[in-house]
Amino acid sequence: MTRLRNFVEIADVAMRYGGAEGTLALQRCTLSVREGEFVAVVGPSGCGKSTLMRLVSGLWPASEGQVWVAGREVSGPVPLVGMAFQNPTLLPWRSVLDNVMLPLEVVPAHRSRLRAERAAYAAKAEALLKLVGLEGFGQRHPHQLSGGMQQRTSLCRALIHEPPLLMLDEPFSALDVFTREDLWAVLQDVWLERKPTVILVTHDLREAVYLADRVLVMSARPGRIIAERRVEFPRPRRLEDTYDTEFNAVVAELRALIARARAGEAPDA
Ligand SMILES: Nc1ncnc2c1ncn2[C@@H]1O[C@H](COP(=O)(O)OP(=O)(O)OP(=O)(O)O)[C@@H](O)[C@H]1O
Repeated sequence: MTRLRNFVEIADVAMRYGGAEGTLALQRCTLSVREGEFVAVVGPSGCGKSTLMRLVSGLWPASEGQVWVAGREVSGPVPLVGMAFQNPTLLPWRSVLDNVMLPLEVVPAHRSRLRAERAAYAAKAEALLKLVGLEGFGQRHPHQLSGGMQQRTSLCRALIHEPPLLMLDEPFSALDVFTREDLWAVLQDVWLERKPTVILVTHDLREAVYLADRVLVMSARPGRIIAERRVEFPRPRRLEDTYDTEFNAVVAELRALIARARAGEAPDA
């Protein structure tokens, strides 16, 4: 069955871990994301944000409800997704370049061309490494990189196959503030250039407002979307914009929504 209205659609989803008596992570969770839209998801700790990401990526099946990506109901790992997480999870025995190229060996459309066009793909990986400030590090191994450099590598790995959907689960949260802000700018550039659909989970409201077209706020667990805030600041956004009064008013609004969600209040209560 196919249906293409939004690029991602989650309809009335529930997710319970560990059987009938287990943890109810999500309940009555509904959201949609348009093709090419950049959406950030924020909410109280443990409200089910990572669970939502797993369902959209097809890494876990929903207990109830439906998840659609690119017009198809998700029933297993979604191949057109690029993912990056808080923990970069690089393969320690592979060079930085070979880590970046890993998705090309996994995604069928690229796998068949990789052998013939390896040099071209390697050049593309090098170009991405340059974009994130890792020029010349392709032959190093992960243990020779700092945490921030590993996270940059993981971002390149998420982008190498030019996935139409990017799922980013707190990819910058373990980084120092300067590296984090550098990578916001890199991510914004990539998004402006290629316009993938992006879902970014973050605890950092400045990050959410700087990067997203729309910020979705989740309730406390069991998580569902309880509010959304459009962010209409012009692009490209600049880091200095994040200190503007208007920008900070949006951040404060989101902070208040999350505080109410943590206290178990609905936003319109
Ligand atoms: N594999 C699992 N098995 C059992 N329970 C799980 C599993 N993964 C998550 N949970 C539970 O589901 C709930 C939601 O977890 P999830 O990681 O999705 O929340 P989160 O919003 O991403 O959390 P955080 O803000 O701390 O990153 C939590 O209560 C968590 O303990």
